[in-house]
Amino acid sequence: MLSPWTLIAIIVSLYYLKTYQEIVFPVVNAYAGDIFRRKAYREYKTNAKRLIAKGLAKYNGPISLLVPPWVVAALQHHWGDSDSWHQISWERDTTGIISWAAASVFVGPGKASDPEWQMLSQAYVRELFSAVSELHTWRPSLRSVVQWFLPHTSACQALARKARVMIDEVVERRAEESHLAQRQGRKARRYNDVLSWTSHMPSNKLHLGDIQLALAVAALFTTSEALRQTLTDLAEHPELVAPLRREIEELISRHGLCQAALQKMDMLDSLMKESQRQTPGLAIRDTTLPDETLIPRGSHIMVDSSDMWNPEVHDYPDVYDGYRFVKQRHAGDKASQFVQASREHNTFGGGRHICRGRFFANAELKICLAHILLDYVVRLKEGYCSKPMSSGVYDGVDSAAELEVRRRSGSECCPFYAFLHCSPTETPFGTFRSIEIEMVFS
Ligand code: HEM
Repeated sequence: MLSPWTLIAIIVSLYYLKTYQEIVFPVVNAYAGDIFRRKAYREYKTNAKRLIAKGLAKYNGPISLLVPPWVVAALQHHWGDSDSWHQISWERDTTGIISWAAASVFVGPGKASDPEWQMLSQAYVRELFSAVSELHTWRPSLRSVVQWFLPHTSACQALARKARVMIDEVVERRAEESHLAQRQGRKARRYNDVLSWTSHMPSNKLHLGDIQLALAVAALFTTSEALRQTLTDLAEHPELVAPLRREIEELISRHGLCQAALQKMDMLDSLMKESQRQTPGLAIRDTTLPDETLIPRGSHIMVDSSDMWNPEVHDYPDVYDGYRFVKQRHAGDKASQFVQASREHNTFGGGRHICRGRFFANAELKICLAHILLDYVVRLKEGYCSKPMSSGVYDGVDSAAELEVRRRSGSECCPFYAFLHCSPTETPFGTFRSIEIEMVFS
């Protein structure tokens, strides 16, 4: 027989468990009486795809990303308003745009443009890549010890500690806002960003600051490199600019700058994929092959991306052809869109670990490039000849390109410019039009 105190303790614990599990997204695998969620777990293991589809259908979507206003603000901040030619800082003024846009979705509006957060998250990504190379010079058995002393690994640890403090402050501020709203009988502001989603995930055991840094690592360098390569190619192929502007202007005049318009930007999509083909990325990881070829533990393998330059796969592979993938798509090729990965085009990896952020990167890049094409003109400094940066068997984006930009003015401007800037969203830099982008999960 249970004592009254034990009964009270059970009821309080169940109540606590219930409130603790309240989350933003609708839980579709919740069943009455399934206290320990064993049935939910079974469903999750066997039916994840259907659950996601049902959850998204129930969610009072779309999942909105405040990317466009932040891109406008970031471009103004990094590229300026001057209609005279001026050189931008190649790394800082391209990563900065991607970083602001991504941060508006990851950490939310409050911190996205905070110079301290921007400095910290970008520095962490740089330090992390250097820390990986640094650790590779040590035997695997010693790495867990030397990580405390090496310059780049220690820098990562210091930045991660700072990130945790900064993110804790944001979470506390949001909690205070919510309590104040409750006390005043108002509805609390609901944040729609990764920080909010992850802070409402009961199963999450990671520090929210660590999640933010991990996202920055996955999203910043990769997408900034894609932007840099596309900008270089645009500067080298000015004949592509007019048809691209026509496509973008026509689509935003018809749909506004929304998901439907982005999906129909076939030429921009083709250009981005063609630019991706210029510098095939190579993934490194330890593995055992399914055909039982034994690769000793600890050895590095590289995924070969040379099919991107293979004449049996592409006509004239050495020629930059912005229309290449539009033509392939019209000829019925099912893997010619930017987000589609194939054995021949594996920049996003493939299989079980295929890049989860490619739809986001696709939308983010298209929004950035649409704004750049409509608002700016770009060119390489006279006499500068861009070439990929080679490091061993790896080809990367030219890390020293000298790109000059100027703002378009007067009659050069897009007649639908107002579409991009007319519906208000407040940012610390002024009020900009906010656009909702639906995320596609597949
Ligand atoms: C053009 C930009 C990008 C490129 C080229 C890229 C490339 C890649 C590659 C090669 C992988 C490894 C795939 C594999 O192991 O087979 C990967 C994984 C991943 N990417 Fe991306 N990525 C990009 C943007 C992003 C963005 C913006 C995000 C986040 C919003 C993101 C999140 C991830 C995640 C979470 C994984 C791990 C997936 C897993 O292991 O299941 N990526 N990415």
